[in-house]
Amino acid sequence: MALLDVRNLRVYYRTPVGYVRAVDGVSFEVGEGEVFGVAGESGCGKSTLVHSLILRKPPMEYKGGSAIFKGRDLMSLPRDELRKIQYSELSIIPQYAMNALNPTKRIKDIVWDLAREHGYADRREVEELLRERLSMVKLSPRVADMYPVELSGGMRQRATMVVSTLLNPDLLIADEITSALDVTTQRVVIELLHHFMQEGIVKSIIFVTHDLALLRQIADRVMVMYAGKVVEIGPMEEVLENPAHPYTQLLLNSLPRMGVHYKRERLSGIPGYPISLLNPPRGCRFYTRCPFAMEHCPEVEPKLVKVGKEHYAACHLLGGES
Ligand SMILES: Nc1ncnc2c1ncn2[C@@H]1O[C@H](COP(=O)(O)OP(=O)(O)OP(=O)(O)O)[C@@H](O)[C@H]1O
Repeated sequence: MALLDVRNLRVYYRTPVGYVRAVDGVSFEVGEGEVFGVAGESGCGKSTLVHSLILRKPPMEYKGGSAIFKGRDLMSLPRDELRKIQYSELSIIPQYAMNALNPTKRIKDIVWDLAREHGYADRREVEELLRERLSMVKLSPRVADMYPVELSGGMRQRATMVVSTLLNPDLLIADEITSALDVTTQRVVIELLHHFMQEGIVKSIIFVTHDLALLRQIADRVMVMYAGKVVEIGPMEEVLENPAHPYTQLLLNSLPRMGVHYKRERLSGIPGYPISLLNPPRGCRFYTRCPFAMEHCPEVEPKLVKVGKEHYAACHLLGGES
């Protein structure tokens, strides 16, 4: 059984001019021991998707579907139940991890507040665990006594990773945690996440990024989103080697390659802009930018069809059974 089973999830934002359909009928599963990648351009709904699993607050509104995590639907759990499982079963390293820690508290106080809220009673034991984990991420145990502002950006990032994983959550969500980092630090972060899995600190990871090249280094499977919908999902290597959806193909073509001189050979980006999620078309949401768009694309929604082993894509060009 999957650790997380999301079915037809719809999460919108209420605005004065209507609903922004940020996540609009998204389905996927995350298995135990799996690193599941969520990829797509800025604004496609990645952050909304993962944040809706943890905490929904206005203007974000749950509109339908389910997210079954360890047998419970996260969409119908009361807020205090959600709080209880946060950090201990389901945890997120937020997008701006460097600034996520309360600046007025020492790391050990932040951690103690959190542990106490989850029923831990022995402060010494918790602090010992904290120091152990700090060493694991190559930070001095003295960091426990410091305030977040005393740490460099990279150190704060690792401290946040320690805080998010201290209570051994089954599922860890990493939301664009590498985008503000240089390449070397990105690699360190990826290695740490691997290490957390190897050590059994976390069972599974959802890794959200716009960077497919980076995702290749960590993910087992990938889900590509466009304008609030899933356009392609499958094993990481298979999707990279045989991208089936025109959007995935263009996304891959827009990645810079080693050995190419871009003064001479132009980098092929994706033409046009994503559609407004306030009033999306009935059919395919990519049709305005798709080089292969056909007459019925704006009207008829393409279903996900099987294009390979555990590999699915949603495009009318692919035909087949849904
Ligand atoms: N508070 C909000 N109110 C209204 N619309 C919002 C709000 N937050 C996000 N959106 C819209 O929801 C859509 C999805 O945004 P989201 O942040 O989930 O995308 P993303 O893929 O994570 O992008 P990024 O990588 O830039 O964070 C976008 O159109 C965005 O403008």
